[in-house]
Amino acid sequence: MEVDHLADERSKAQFDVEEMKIVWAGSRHAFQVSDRIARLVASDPAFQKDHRARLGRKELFKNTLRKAAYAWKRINELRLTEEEASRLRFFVDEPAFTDLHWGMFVPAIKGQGTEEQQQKWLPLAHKMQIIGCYAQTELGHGSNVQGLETTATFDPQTDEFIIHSPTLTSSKWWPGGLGKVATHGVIYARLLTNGQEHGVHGFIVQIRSLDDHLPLPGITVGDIGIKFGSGAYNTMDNGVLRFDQVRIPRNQMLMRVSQVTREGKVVQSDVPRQLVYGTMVFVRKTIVGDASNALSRAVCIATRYSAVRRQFGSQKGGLETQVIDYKTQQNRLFPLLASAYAFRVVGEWMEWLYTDVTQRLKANDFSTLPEVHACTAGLKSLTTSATADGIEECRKLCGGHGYLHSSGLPELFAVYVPACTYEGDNIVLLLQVARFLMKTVSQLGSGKKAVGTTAYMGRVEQLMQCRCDVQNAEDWLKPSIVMEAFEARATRMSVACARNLSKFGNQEEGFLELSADLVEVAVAHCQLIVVSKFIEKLQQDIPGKGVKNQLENLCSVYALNILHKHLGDFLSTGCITPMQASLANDQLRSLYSQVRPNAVALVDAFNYTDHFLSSILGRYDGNVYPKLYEDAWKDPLNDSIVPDGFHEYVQPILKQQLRNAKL
Ligand SMILES: CCCCCCCCCCCCCCCCCC(=O)SCCNC(=O)CCNC(=O)[C@H](O)C(C)(C)COP(=O)(O)OP(=O)(O)OC[C@H]1O[C@@H](n2cnc3c(N)ncnc32)[C@H](O)[C@@H]1OP(=O)(O)O
Ligand SMILES: Cc1cc2nc3c(=O)[nH]c(=O)nc-3n(C[C@H](O)[C@H](O)[C@H](O)COP(=O)(O)OP(=O)(O)OC[C@H]3O[C@@H](n4cnc5c(N)ncnc54)[C@H](O)[C@@H]3O)c2cc1C
Repeated sequence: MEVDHLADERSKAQFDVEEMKIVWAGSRHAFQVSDRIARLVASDPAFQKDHRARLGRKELFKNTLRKAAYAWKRINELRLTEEEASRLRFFVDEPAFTDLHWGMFVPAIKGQGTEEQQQKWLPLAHKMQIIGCYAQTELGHGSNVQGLETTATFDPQTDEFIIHSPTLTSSKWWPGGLGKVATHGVIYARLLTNGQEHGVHGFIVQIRSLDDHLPLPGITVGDIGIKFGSGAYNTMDNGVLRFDQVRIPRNQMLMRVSQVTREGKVVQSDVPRQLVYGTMVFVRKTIVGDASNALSRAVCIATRYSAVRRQFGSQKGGLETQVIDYKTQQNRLFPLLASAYAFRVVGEWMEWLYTDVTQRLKANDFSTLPEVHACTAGLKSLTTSATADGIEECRKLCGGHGYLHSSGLPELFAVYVPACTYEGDNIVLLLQVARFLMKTVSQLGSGKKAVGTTAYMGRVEQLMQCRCDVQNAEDWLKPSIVMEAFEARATRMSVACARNLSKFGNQEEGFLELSADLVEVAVAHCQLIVVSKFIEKLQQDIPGKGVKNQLENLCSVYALNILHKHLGDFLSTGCITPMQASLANDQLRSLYSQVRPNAVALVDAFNYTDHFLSSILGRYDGNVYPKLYEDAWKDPLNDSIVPDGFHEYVQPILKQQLRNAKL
């Protein structure tokens, strides 16, 4: 019979775990779909993944192709809905060309193609009769999209565009799926017609033959090589691509934003030019939701293991202390647990925000686009940085065993960490947020209303002067007090930066000089968004015994931990006093004690299967030591007692030493 080594921990929970699972999933329906698909994947040996790190690149990649093909077969056989298919790909848990096909190629056509173009290309893509990638970044430019060098020159004689890579640095470099699989790509290039330049646009370009998969004439394409970490993201074929005067029909330029006529005239439609960047907004909001997946996974492993692991403190031969009971362990682990929940909530809100902006765009209302861009860019940056750091912290929280591949943490880190770079370098994105904030501050006096997530700045006068009302530690549990402190901090930092900026004759020069401060302003604003969305969520009716109470605790842990980590901001702007800061710390400690008995149940609520977690330390049953011991013997090095190479390389040294000793 299987023993649950964490049963005692689970029995301590003060809330209804099944109801929390529904909160985590977003709805009862979402929970049921996720649960069913997770089990389906976990029970199918074709989706086994624990041998990945032992495969060479070629074998690893072929294995990914096999899994992706098998997943596609199951999706069709079982007639899975779009939602179910996307959950299946998620639980298969292996980066693949399909991520870019479904996650960027299809959305780029949907967002930037005309109705006619969508009707032509989307059915082919949906049936995977073509496989697409998103080829924007080049060897020389990634962040600076306007600096891309690939050209698309209109030839009025043949009614075609000529796609060309004029320099080495114009080679497309990084696009996932491009290296070995994609047949098509949305390629970003500078549009040139009648000798004039019209900025960067997207073009659908066929890369490989649909018959023999060979590159089409004029195209050089391949994989860019091994990336960070063994296994990990190397299942993805990030690619390099060069064009030598490749011709495509005029109607393959994505023409929702601008059209090129038969005569080569560029006509702007009434949608803003920024929509060319629309796919990035879509993916950034998806990445925010995904941060909570990755962080919760690491936290689940670290929490369960911290409850299993014991060190020191044995009294009279009794059990040693569970490491989760050390306050230092709690102080590092519980804010990450709280962040996982916070990012879940903000990810959910982001889905709403994206649906809202999509509907508005359809109705030609572009008013919220700048704010949505700032939110997606800022929260992508905040959540991915915190998650990447959080996964590494979880590895350390698991001590030495966390460094073993079988802990699940090294691979998770290696796969996750590029999220801080792809879809926009996190610093570059925070600077976009800062620009938006500086613009908002500069317009405050002009009567233009601050809206959405910047609405608080409308109360600038009050927020510049308010004094924090905290008199005892429990006051820090009041949402209004926390909100005011965060709003005052973000406002005061924004206003101070705007004042400093105004001292520069040249705004751009000032922006460059003050960019480190501006990044901090953007972080303060984004942290406020997360805190405020968590607090808003708690104003809803949340059913289930004790569920709301747990979420309230986590929300307070999230906010007070940020306050502690960024105390310099809060104190230097005079938002709180040193005494109030110390009371916040007292409250945080007391919250840790309240989270402690619920910790294992709070990670059980993520409902992860052992297959998905892929971690001996995070096993549901906590049976860590026998499984670690068993796993060690499976390593290929242990296939033979004396390793290959010993007789060749080590024995001669030993023999030499022996001879020397005898001499
Ligand atoms: C993919 C799979 C998903 C599946 C789901 C699973 C989830 C997990 C994901 C796992 C797999 C992920 C695979 C990896 C995918 C990575 C793909 C990539 O990296 S692809 C490559 C990603 N590459 C990058 O991310 C590159 C990053 N760089 C950039 O985005 C831009 O070059 C820039 C924004 C930094 C500057 O732009 P620039 O034009 O030079 O500069 P200005 O500052 O002058 O801005 C002008 C005006 O435009 C405005 N505006 C700007 N952006 C937007 C927007 N998006 N919208 C609206 N507006 C926007 C801006 O506010 C301003 O407005 P205003 O003030 O005039 O009113
Ligand atoms: C795993 C992975 C997958 C990817 N997939 C794709 C894909 O499918 N399609 C695609 O088109 N691209 C893809 N990319 C490319 C990715 O989008 C870019 O790498 C990313 O946008 C960063 O751009 P960069 O490489 O030019 O960084 P750089 O801009 O060169 O960054 C280097 C450093 O310069 C700093 N910096 C740059 N500009 C500024 C500034 N204005 N102010 C201050 N600091 C600055 C950055 O903060 C960073 O520290 C992928 C990248 C990775 C790692």
